[in-house]
Amino acid sequence: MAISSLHATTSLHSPCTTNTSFRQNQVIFFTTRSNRRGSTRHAGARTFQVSCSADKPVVIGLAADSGCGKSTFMRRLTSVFGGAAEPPKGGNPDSNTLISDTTTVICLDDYHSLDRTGRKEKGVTALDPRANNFDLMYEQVKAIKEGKAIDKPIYNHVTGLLDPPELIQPPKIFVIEGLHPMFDERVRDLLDFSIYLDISDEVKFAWKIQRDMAERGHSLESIKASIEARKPDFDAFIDPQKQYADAVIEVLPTQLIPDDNEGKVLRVKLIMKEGIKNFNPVYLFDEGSSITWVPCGRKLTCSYPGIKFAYGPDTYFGHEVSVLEMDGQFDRLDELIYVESHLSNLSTKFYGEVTQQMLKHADFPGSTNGTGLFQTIVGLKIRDLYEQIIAERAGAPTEAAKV
Ligand SMILES: Nc1ncnc2c1ncn2[C@@H]1O[C@H](COP(=O)(O)OP(=O)(O)OP(=O)(O)O)[C@@H](O)[C@H]1O
Ligand SMILES: O=C(CO)[C@H](O)[C@H](O)COP(=O)(O)O
Repeated sequence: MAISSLHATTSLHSPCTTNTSFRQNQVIFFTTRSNRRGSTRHAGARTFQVSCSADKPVVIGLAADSGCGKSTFMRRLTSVFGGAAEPPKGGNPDSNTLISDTTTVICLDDYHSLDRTGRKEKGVTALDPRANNFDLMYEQVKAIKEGKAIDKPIYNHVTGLLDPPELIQPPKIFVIEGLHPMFDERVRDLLDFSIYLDISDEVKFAWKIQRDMAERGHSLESIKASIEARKPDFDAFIDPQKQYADAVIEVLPTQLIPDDNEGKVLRVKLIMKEGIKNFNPVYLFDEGSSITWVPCGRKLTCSYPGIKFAYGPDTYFGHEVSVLEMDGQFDRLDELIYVESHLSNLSTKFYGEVTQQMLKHADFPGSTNGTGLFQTIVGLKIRDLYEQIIAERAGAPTEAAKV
């Protein structure tokens, strides 16, 4: 692998406030420019920077298989912080990065070390660790966490090639989303909070058909074949990451309709680890009790098959967890306030904030069921976690921490 270009840049990118001192950051990176087809194109980035200790990014990991709702979740998360998320201005139009005032979301597909042809030639899928550069991923996430800018590669999903890198500045909240945020122990240890979207095979299949047939013109056979081809690697490399997640959103077929095979009504579980710093699990009615609740009646309109909530303690991969579950779907989103008023530890800033967020994005997939509700709740918990970390660094307790 020949290094054909070695260059250095000097930058003054710092998230420091005026009362913190910083020294000039120096970034030196190198790229390889070997044949783009089927070969590794970028070798890595070396960052030699010194930055201030204040306002370093909080790093969040979001893992899921492709087509399992990561983008939708990210849109909900960035909306909680306010402002729209957009690709880097004036950059590669096929960039996978989304930047808003507070958050920068990068897609870990950008750390594919083999492009589409390369994977085909070697007979590996994108889920296989051999198709990904974990050393570079670790180096760059670490650099961002230390407040340093990085030159991150871009995997172009349109061409299937690795494009020239893009400059990423350290944001307040840095989200790494994709197939492997918790796979490599070094990367995992850098995460301040991690989420896994666990979509059952039946539901994944229904969503894939809906998107890839309706929107991308794929045939039913090709969708089935692609899911089957990915399954062994998914089971080996992606699924095991859920044991490390601080919160898991598990999406299953409904239990309210016997033998349902339509996959439209969903049973969704929010599995929240106990004992995670700056994260207090949400609860229904009474913390630590086991409860089932059918809210349908005078205050919540429910058509067939109705709605059922459940809450209680459990264990998950040997960890103590609290599990909140919702089966069924809402008829009227404005009535969600009734459900919200029975949930506690939501980390909202005002009464009704969950309902407001859900109404704001009523057109997003999953808005009438537990996927949208729990994604919104996790978004609020991440905002709270961020605020607590920042307050801790500044040495002052937050309102939430005081209560
Ligand atoms: N909560 C949901 N309810 C119903 N359908 C959903 C839900 N979330 C996602 N989908 C379906 O899955 C598709 C993919 O969602 P999204 O783009 O958010 O996933 P992704 O993980 O970012 O996908 P990719 O990695 O392929 O870009 C949507 O277009 C929609 O059809
Ligand atoms: O699992 C995936 C994550 O998004 C993709 O399939 C992988 O990134 C390869 O992308 P493409 O199919 O565009 O070559």
